[in-house]
This record gives sequence, structure tokens and C-alpha cells, in this order.
Amino acid sequence: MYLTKEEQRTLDGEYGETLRKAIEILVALGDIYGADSLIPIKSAQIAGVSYKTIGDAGLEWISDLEGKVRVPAILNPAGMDLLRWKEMGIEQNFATKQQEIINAYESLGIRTKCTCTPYYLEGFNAGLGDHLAWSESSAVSYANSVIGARTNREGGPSALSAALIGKTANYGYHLDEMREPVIAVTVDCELSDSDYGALGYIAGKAIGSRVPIFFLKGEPSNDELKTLGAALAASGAVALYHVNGVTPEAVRSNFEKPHENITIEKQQIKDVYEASAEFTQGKLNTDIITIGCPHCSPGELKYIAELLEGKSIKKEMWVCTSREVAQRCADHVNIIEKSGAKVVCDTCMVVSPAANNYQAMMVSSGKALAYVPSMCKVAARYGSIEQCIKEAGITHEN
Ligand SMILES: C[C@@](O)(CCOP(=O)(O)O)CC(=O)O
Ligand code: SF4
Repeated sequence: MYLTKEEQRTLDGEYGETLRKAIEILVALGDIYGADSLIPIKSAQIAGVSYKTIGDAGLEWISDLEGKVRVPAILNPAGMDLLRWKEMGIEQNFATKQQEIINAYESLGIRTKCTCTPYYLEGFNAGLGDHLAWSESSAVSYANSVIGARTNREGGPSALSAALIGKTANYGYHLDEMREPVIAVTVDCELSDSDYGALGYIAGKAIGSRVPIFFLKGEPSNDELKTLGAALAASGAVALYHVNGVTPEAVRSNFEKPHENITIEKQQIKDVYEASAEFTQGKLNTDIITIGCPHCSPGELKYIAELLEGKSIKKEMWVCTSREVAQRCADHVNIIEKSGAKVVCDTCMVVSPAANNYQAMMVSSGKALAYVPSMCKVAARYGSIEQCIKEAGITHEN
């Protein structure tokens, strides 16, 4: 891989051990994947924040680093709401370790905003063709597919290295030829809201890590595309998808329909909503409802507030979002919290150990449906946002 003189000096350790280690990781990845050079990035989003997923080894690795990031960088969700962790049932020891991780990242100049939806934050707007180093799989999918920016699915260490160097290796989804669709997915029915998460949940398994192009009957909103992409990345490993006539590169490039095609039927979407026998036979009772995987947009918070206005709910319910979006939507947040639901910031139902305290979770996300059973050891069932709120049990209505 070609390195500039400056990059070579960094690799030789002239600017210290942290930058040497960081560029070594980028060069190693570039050599493995055949990159020709390093290219500048606009921003970084760094995974590996929850103490639940990185543990003491991760904390130690980050704490040993020195210096400051060269591009705007933020974090993936942590294991707790950084302010209201006690209310979530998080233990003191976990909270202390979690805060140490946040402090270690902060000392590297990383903004301690913990979210998988960086594209809603001030200073993180990305545009068509921008090169990024983002980690969280749904954020990667949204950046590539909905925005038309370019990022590989970075691991925590490689995104952090890219942030410190301000560059990433030029391979994979940074290149035009890797962004062309190779499989078509035809959907033969109209879809709305959580149907897109169900579609992603089904289609991801068949697509694996390939680039699909969807042929849909309607035109999904950006929130629906977010839901689709998150599920595709979780049940499969899709980092980029196109929707014919909708997503920016499909509109500009007018791709030819690939030869391989899979068709998804209405019944397959409906099946995702069918709860398992354990739920229907009453052996499992939903004891927590979670919405906001990926983190809620302002529009989703507004919709949830409309459904909950003037009502009280019986069951534990979390609405997950970023702190910045929650602050921007304070009125909607107040309405949601008045109902008894919690607007949980900085974390989510998958990366917080607090989720493990429950037995059965109802989710409105195809991604959460795929991950909650394995990552939290909690049974999960699927429903639309409206069905989730109904399941929370409305006790009174004004
Ligand atoms: C499940 C996921 O959304 C959260 C876990 O991330 P982390 O490694 O704890 O930052 C990761 C992903 O899908 O990229
Ligand atoms: S599991 Fe869902 S809410 Fe949690 S970080 Fe991933 S996309 Fe975001």
C-alpha cells in the first residue's frame, strides 16, 4: 500500500506509540483487503463502549492510548443511561467501570455522545460520497444506503485508529465497484412501519453479506429504511443495500436488475409477528417493552408521544434514543415519561445488562428480535410500535 512520507514517519513511530499503533492497524487492514492508499475521513463512530461487551480488557486497551482524535468522533451506546443508571437497575460496580470507559474515550478528544444514530447529531451530517469510519452495523448501513456516504463496518479498534489518524484504508465500500447490487429482492405486497424490520429480518438471512437491491411496491420513509437496514445487518451482514427508485445511488446509477432474485411474500412478513408458542400458551409473559433500535429519530419520538398522550402504562417500557435527540424533543419526551415509560438515553436494550433482568421482551425492531435472545438471554417477540404500546397495558385514558 502506498504511504505518504508523513504516514511512513507515523508508522516508524516518530509521533509516538499511540499513532504508531493506530496506523499499524489501518495499514494491516489495507494490506489484507488490497487498499492502494489511506484516504481522509469526515467522521468516526466508535463501537466497543458498553462495559458489558468490552469488559476490563477493552477498558485497559483504551486507557493506554494518548493524544487526540483528528476528526469529529462519537461513541456507540454504552451499557447504561449515563445519568439515570440507578433507575435502570444498574449496579454500582458496573456504573463505575462504564464511566471509566467513557472518561478514557473523552480524554482522546472523542465526544461522549453514545448513539447508533450519529446522522441525527450536530456536526455528524454526512453527504453523498463522503468517506467515513463508522462501526455500528445499522449506522454503517444507513450511511451507505440512505445517505450514499461510504464506510466499511469498522471494528471498535479500527474506527478509533481511523479517528486518531483522520484516515482509513481505501478498500471495500469506499470503492465504486464494491457498491453495485448483486442480488435482487422483490417484495410482492405493500409495507409500512415495522413491516420493514420484518422484511430485513427475513431477507438478511438469505442475502448474507452481499449488496442487494430491493424492488418495493411503495416508497419507504427514512425511518422505515433505518429499520430495514438495521435488521438486514443483524440477521445477515448487509452493510449496503439499494432500493430501486428510492436510495440515492439507485436513483443516480439506475442499476440493472441482478440475475439472482428472491421474492418475499406477505405471509412471510406476517409470520415474523406471530409470537412463539411459549408466549401464546402463556408460559412467557412480556415483562418489558422496548422501542428504539436503532435509536429513535425526532419523528419516531413524536409518534410515540402521540400514542401515549394522556395515558398511563402498566409494564416497564423503554424508549431508547440519543441524549441530543431527547433534549431536542423535550416536549415529546415529557409526554412519554408522564405515561410511565422511560426515555432511556446513551444505551439500548441489547448492550445494557439491565435488560437481562427481564424474562420476555416485546420489540418493534427486527434487529432487536435477532439479538435480544442471544445477547441478553431474554425471549423476544415482535410487534409494531402501536402493538408494543398496547402490550404495555394502558391503565387510564383522559
Ligand atoms: C449489536 C450492536 O448494535 C451493539 C453492540 O455494539 P458494541 O460492540 O457494544 O459497541 C453492534 C452492531 O450491530 O454493530
Ligand atoms: S442494538 Fe439497536 S439500539 Fe443497540 S446499538 Fe445496535 S442498533 Fe442501536
